[in-house]
Amino acid sequence: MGYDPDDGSLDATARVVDASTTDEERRIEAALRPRRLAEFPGQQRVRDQLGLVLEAARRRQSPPDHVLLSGPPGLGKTTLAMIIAAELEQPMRITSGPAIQHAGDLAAVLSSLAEGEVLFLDEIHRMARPAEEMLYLAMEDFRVDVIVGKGPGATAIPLELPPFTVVGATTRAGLLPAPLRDRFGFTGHLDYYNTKDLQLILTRSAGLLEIESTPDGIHEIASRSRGTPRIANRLLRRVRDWAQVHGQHIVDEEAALAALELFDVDQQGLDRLDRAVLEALCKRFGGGPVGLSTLAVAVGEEPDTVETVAEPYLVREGYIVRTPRGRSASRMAWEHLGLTPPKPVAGQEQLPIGDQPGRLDH
Ligand SMILES: Nc1ncnc2c1ncn2[C@@H]1O[C@H](COP(=O)(O)OP(=O)(O)OP(=O)(O)O)[C@@H](O)[C@H]1O
Repeated sequence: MGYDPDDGSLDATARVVDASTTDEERRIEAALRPRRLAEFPGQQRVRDQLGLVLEAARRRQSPPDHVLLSGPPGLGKTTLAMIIAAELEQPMRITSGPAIQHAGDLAAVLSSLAEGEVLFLDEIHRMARPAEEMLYLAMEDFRVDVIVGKGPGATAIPLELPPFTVVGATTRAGLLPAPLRDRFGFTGHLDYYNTKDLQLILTRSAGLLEIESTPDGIHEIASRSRGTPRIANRLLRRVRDWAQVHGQHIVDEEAALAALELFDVDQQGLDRLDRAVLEALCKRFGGGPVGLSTLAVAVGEEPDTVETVAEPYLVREGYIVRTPRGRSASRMAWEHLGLTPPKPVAGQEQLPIGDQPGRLDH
């Protein structure tokens, strides 16, 4: 799918501001990952807490508590898991919730772990229930019960495991059952980055990719990256493309402005789909509230795409307010489109302000 030249529509998978990723991009990302905690910009609190947990484990010469990392895609959960293994000087085994559909899949991984090894379980909230139960026991007692045989004659043979550390990552911490969540001695919640930290990340990435840049150019990209390093690094590569094609070989403000305009990413990091949603909401539905499926039809997208791709950022930044009666445009949404918000009618609800806590400082 991707970009459709006939109707000009842009499929979600082709958005430069989408925080999900492809195999090809994962290869590029691997080269940009910081390897040590000291090289990891941003997330100061999680970094300090994790630093302490790891240092204490090092001094005790025993594996640390299991670690759960939660937060939206592209903020550095995988990177931090790799850093944990590197700081502990231990190998890391990588698997993911969707890959573990049977308890036997997990038993095979657990029984082959070496002492002290780090087991990274990405998307841990998507693991099958029987495997989850096996994981509780393994995390707590370093033991798995291997079931031999079937039916009434089946027997559980306990298998002792060497101590190891689970690092779980999830974008949906709320979906984890409490017994599993409780097995993690340390939980770090990653939040969106501010522009200053994204500038540090971009400057480092530009150095690694041998891209010449100016502070203005880097600032422009950082401020449109939705608080997400993955998006920042991707926008940097698109601006680099623009600069190369235009023979100027430097990522400066001019290149950033031109490239981001070409890719339809505006000053607030909103792209065409985001703006289409806001325009439909304000111009066609008078600011709402309007139901998700009606809104999706108006912008020619699936409800799921509007809900998972455009809406989270628009809600987080305060452009859209979700109410039990549907989605409403905030004052910010009207102003972003250069429109005058309607005057509140006496006896009716006030227009949502849109200055919600958690807004990024860019
Ligand atoms: N603090 C940071 N400093 C430098 N680069 C970062 C930072 N956080 C993330 N990145 C970069 O962003 C990209 C995405 O990071 P990562 O894969 O760790 O995110 P994630 O949270 O695991 O995403 P997902 O939930 O999609 O798996 C990587 O290239 C990584 O190097």
